Amino acid sequence: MTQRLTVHRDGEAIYDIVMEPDFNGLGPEVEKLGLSERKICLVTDSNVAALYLDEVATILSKCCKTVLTFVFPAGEEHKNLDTVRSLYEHLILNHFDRKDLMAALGGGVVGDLCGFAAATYLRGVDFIQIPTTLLSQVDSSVGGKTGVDFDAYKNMVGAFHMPRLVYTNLATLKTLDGEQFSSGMGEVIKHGLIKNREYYGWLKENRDRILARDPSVCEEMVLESNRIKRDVVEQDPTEQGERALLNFGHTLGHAVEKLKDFSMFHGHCVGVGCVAAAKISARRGLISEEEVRDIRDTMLQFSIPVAVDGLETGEVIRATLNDKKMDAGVVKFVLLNEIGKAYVDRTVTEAEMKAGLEYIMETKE
Ligand SMILES: NC(=O)c1ccc[n+]([C@@H]2O[C@H](COP(=O)([O-])OP(=O)(O)OC[C@H]3O[C@@H](n4cnc5c(N)ncnc54)[C@H](O)[C@@H]3O)[C@@H](O)[C@H]2O)c1
Ligand SMILES: O=C(O)C(=O)C[C@@H](O)[C@H](O)[C@H](O)COP(=O)(O)O
Ligand SMILES: [Zn+2]
Repeated sequence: MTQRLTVHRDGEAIYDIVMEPDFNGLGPEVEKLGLSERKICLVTDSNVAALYLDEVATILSKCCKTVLTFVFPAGEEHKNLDTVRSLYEHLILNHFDRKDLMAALGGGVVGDLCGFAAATYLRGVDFIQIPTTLLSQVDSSVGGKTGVDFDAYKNMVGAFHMPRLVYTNLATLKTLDGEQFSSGMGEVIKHGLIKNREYYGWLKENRDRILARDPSVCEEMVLESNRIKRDVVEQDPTEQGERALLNFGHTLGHAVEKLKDFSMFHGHCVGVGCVAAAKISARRGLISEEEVRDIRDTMLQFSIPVAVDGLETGEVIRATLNDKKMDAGVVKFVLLNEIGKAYVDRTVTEAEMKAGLEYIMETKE
């Protein structure tokens, strides 16, 4: 069954998130937007190209004037300005103009990179998101945060640029390996923890069917996560306040991701970051130690690592203090008032960060 959510800005509908069981509805959605007369550049990575590029290019060639493709090597290490530069060159060589359309076919790396190129090429061209990982379907394709890493600084260069459409083919989840699926679950659990306690409970109750990738349960999960993210980004599209809640688990998580040279998947770093932030929340008496253990166990139930080895607390704190999470000299942290309610806190001390980090560095699976 088709599921559809609309994202608004200042009360005006700006794009739809469409969830389908295949790619067949993509052509009609592009036509409906009046984008089909354009040249389209399909951007993807080497893994996704082998799986889905031909099918998607064939579908789009039936409704778009010309379909160009740009394939870059898969992996976070290619989410950088070198790849963006190659993409700009490709667009220029192919006389891509301001009325043309870009499409990100792939996970969050493709979405962030293609979105950033679309935001900046010729001062901005339209783009659509066709997310194929769980992480990109539940989180990164929605909300228009685009960008790339710079000299090992995570997402250091970027822009807010809203897609014209998010088209999610839920069947692509079938080809994801287990680790990538569990990485996506890190962001899904984050959504429950920051905004919806019932959803968090539902995830625990439906664990077996989620892990079996039961199509109807996955559809319900992607839909609910999209609702949560949609509601946040509608309220605060450019992260002036509320949107920062989506950064729960990211303050320490991004530092771990960077110090591990991006060898740990983003959603797994978010998972350990959520456990550390929960521990800090418990030290302040906001949630109970039992709830921290429950969050940790839930991560484990979904094969998300809850312990990090090979790092020292001091270097993670230093990396955090050097990150863009700093705001006027203070670190912007997200804590839990309770499960399902998060808030931004600017008073987290180095001692508290150390305690949170010790919990994820000492406890073993
Ligand atoms: N913009 C945002 O709001 C936002 C939100 C969350 C994360 N992110 C970013 O997203 C990135 C992580 O995204 P990701 O986890 O999707 O990683 P990814 O894009 O690297 O994809 C993970 C791997 O899965 C492969 N893959 C993609 N789809 C597949 C499929 N259907 N079947 C088999 N393999 C497939 C990819 O080739 C890659 O090797 C990070 O860079 C993170 O910073 C951005
Ligand atoms: O959409 C957002 O806003 C988020 O923070 C979602 C995060 O899951 C995502 O990883 C985002 O890219 C982090 O943004 P950053 O500004 O902290 O780099
Ligand atoms: Zn994230």
